[in-house]
Amino acid sequence: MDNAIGLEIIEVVEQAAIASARLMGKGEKDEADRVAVEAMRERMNKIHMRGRIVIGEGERDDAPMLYIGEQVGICTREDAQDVCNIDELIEIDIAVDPCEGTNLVAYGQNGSMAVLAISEKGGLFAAPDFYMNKLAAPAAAKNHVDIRKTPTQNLKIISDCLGRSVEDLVVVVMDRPRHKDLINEIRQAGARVRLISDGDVSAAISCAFSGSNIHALMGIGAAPEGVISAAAMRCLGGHFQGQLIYDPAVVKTGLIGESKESNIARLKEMGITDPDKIYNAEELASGETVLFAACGITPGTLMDGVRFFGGGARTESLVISSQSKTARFVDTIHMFDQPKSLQLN
Ligand SMILES: O=C(COP(=O)(O)O)[C@@H](O)[C@H](O)[C@H](O)[C@H](O)COP(=O)(O)O
Ligand SMILES: [Mn+2]
Ligand SMILES: [Mn+2]
Repeated sequence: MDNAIGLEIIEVVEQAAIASARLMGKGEKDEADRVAVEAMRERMNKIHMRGRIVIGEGERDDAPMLYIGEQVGICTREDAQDVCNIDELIEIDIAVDPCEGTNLVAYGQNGSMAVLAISEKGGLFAAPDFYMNKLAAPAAAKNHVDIRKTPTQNLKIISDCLGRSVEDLVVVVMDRPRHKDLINEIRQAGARVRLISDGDVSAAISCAFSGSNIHALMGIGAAPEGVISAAAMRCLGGHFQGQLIYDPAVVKTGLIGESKESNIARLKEMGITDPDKIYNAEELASGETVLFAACGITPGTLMDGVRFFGGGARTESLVISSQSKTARFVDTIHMFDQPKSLQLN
């Protein structure tokens, strides 16, 4: 994969975050999503790359989307051979969530971000727009915890691996009726629960960073977000497992079709013959090279949100590369016109 992409994708997520942040607190969920999608598409189409969207969230709730199969980048144009070099012409797959946490943006709440992951063709699991049961944990607990074990067992393992008591663990769970028993069990085990209304990508990745005060993510969120989280965790060495949820009776949201049987048939059509397979991070993001980028829209655990000032804005992004083995926090000042002054920090 062309090295320069790593730098360009910072701007892709920054532009999406800035566009969406302008709608922060306006109560306009779809618009906050739409502008992020448009900004992301516009900036991606200025990059010398031959990209294909393999995860373009939006199908689930008719939100605006970068659609699956959409070609992005200068090197997808007809004149690509004339304007792109050999490296740039190599096909790459892209998973995007231009506004992860649209409700959070619309209602001015913490934890939203613009996010994407890139790998070579075939390097990212093209997850259907189903749900996914997820388990994320710090690197120290990688392959010791297991989604097949009970939450109580996994909490004990994390506590042993981190050398802290279960009472000192914080588990993020999405605040949904489907998690009633899970939340009760975590509390019974002695750990503390941080309920979030949206935004489980940020929560999953936070597990890889000590100091985030998040030690696990448990429960059911969306599958596309699971792949994006896995891409970051694969690079960071953190633990991530996911299992597709295809039974509408489990989530009861009406968003994944009429019946379990029709969903199994849909998965089969997509080439997923074992619908109960448990995927780890390396399977969900299996490419030799994986890149991940996120930019905070509203303030979050990992990054601050977009802060506008007279004539500009300041953003915080995280770019992770499996190739260079780096997790880079990027603090950027954007000058829209001539700002009166630029704040040092
Ligand atoms: O909170 C989320 C919403 O994402 P977005 O639509 O891009 O703003 C995600 O982090 C969740 O993983 C997921 O989408 C959610 O759990 C599924 O929605 P729900 O049916 O409300 O649980
Ligand atoms: Mn999302
Ligand atoms: Mn989204």
